[in-house]
Amino acid sequence: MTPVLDIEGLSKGFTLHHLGNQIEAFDNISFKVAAGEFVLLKGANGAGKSTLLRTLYRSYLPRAGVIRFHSVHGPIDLARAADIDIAHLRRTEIGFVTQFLQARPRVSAEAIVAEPLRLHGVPADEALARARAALSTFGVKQDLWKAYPTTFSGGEQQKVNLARALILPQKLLLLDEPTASLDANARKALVSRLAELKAAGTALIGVFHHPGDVEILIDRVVDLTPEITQSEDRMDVDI
Ligand SMILES: Nc1ncnc2c1ncn2[C@@H]1O[C@H](COP(=O)(O)OP(=O)(O)OP(=O)(O)O)[C@@H](O)[C@H]1O
Repeated sequence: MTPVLDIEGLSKGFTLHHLGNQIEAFDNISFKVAAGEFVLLKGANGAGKSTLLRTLYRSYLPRAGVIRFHSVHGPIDLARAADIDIAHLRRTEIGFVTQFLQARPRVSAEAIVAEPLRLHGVPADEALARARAALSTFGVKQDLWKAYPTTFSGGEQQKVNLARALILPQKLLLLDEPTASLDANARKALVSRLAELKAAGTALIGVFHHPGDVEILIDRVVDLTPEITQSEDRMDVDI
């Protein structure tokens, strides 16, 4: 199996300055993810699932541990890499889907979705055609393609968000509750796009409010609940 991510002894805490103490988000987490693997993160509220995803994306720096990412340029420790390298990896190899679209004023839905393709060198016409196809797949009405998502409903914004985030295959894709606020058809479209990406070799790590949505994709479950943190074969776990 081609390795994508090796996480060793990863810990993260937050300092609450006004209380003068530390909150432990997660402690001493270790697991590996290979190309084409889907890892489900689970754990009680506050177990650290979102914080772990943000730490892997380097929105947060860990307190300790190694996040070895096998980039096309060679292995790199995301916990220690320079910001400029992280910015490059985010454009080219590591994707992050959250529940929230960063809609920009006066940028149309189709332009937002086409942008990653344009940055990747895809010609404007082709990028636009692929963006429209992706919007259609996720069920965004054609009337809205040229509109500005700042005024869209929560579910419509999330569909634009997903169309954009999943339009280019990445080596590593982090997913933080991407099905929140989606209707049944869009959830189905999401699962089928994730299956395509997995088959193409993307490594996926995700938190899902309803793991049953993605059950057919899950290879392993990592449980962040304190005391019983473990990685198990999916056949043995109750998700
Ligand atoms: N920016 C922050 N500053 C201080 N504490 C934080 C911060 N972000 C998260 N925490 C704390 O870290 C712990 C883990 O939070 P996190 O959001 O990662 O949990 P989660 O497993 O995703 O929870 P949920 O299932 O409720 O979404 C919580 O106790 C939370 O209060």
